[in-house]
Amino acid sequence: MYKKKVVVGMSGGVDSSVAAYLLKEQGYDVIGVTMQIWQDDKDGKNSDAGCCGLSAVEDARRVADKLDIPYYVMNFKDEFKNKVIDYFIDEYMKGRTPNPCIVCNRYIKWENLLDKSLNIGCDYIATGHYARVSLLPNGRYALKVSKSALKDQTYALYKLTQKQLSRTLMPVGGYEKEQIRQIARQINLRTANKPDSQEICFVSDKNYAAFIEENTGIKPEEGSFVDASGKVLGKHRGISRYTIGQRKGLGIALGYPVFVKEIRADSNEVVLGTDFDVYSNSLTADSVNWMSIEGLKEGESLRAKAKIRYSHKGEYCTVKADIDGKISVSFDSPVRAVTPGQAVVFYDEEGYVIGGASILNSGTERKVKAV
Ligand SMILES: Nc1ncnc2c1ncn2[C@@H]1O[C@H](COP(=O)(O)OP(=O)(O)OP(=O)(O)O)[C@@H](O)[C@H]1O
Repeated sequence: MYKKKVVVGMSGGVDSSVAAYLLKEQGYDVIGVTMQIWQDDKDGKNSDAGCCGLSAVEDARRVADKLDIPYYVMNFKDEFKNKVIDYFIDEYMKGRTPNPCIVCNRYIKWENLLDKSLNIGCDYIATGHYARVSLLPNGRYALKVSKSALKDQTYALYKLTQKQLSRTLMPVGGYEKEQIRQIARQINLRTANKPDSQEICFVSDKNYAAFIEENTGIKPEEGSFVDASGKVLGKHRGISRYTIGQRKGLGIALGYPVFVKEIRADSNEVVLGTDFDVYSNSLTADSVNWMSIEGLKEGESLRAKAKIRYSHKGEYCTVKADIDGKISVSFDSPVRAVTPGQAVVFYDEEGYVIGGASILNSGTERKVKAV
């Protein structure tokens, strides 16, 4: 009998290890692949960095051996550099805060790995992401939030296309994280107790300004901290060191707490304000990817719950289609730190991803802050 073939992206962590195991149990012909996407090995100092360093490959290989599945390491470093690193640096230089995982998911994990997998005769690719793939009655594929209340990764996957989703399996999305660890322990996988991967896999110390300097040779340029009226409050150390809503590490004392309200790349200014000032009622976004619906016509609107960052609990809103493929979002209650460059992702009442977009700006008018 023909067994459907699936390539499982193995990062050397517990989730993808168990994903491979579950699919094998379900009767798939499973092939494990680790993508080498970034290794800062110019001087060898970081050869174990990120999700695809030497120990990650070793862990994935040993798990594949144990599960008795073929295993390969594939080199996607050029693709990753061109699509993810360049975008990451470019966004920071524009005063925006990028989300490289979203871009990596869409273009590296799916576009490159899926295409390669289909070319070698596979039917699907699978990952250890906490999300569920569903085919809806309207004929569209959509992601649904994971079963685990503790971990849901749909936010970082909103950019996947219909074709990509139709070829995707995410077997751990139907489990709690602890259940996945238990399965790993039961079958004695060496990855059972490995901690979750860090936020951005290619920058180990969260020092994005240093990363940009190392990779471009461009030093962060000092500029002015200003208030909303343009009054200079002090000196900042380069816009790539800041993000909206940030309080820590500003290096300025005004006698009251101040937060980053806006980053102006053109004038190299960082606008500071009070906590109240970083709340907004609305935002505009572009580069929309619709998932559970085909789309909105200009002027049409819909109700949704929106997440404006990975860790946001979500806020109800009305989404309206504007001209030029942009959308505007009005929140029922003000949200904190709308951040250009991050994604806004919309969910329906059942937890299906309606779609998402890249945030351009927060709105200016503000209602009274929610308490
Ligand atoms: N370098 C890689 N090669 C192949 N697949 C990868 C790689 N990095 C991530 N993935 C896939 O993407 C999924 C989500 O990656 P993420 O970095 O969020 O890891 P995670 O949630 O800690 O999962 P894991 O426990 O499997 O590392 C992984 O489960 C894996 O299937």
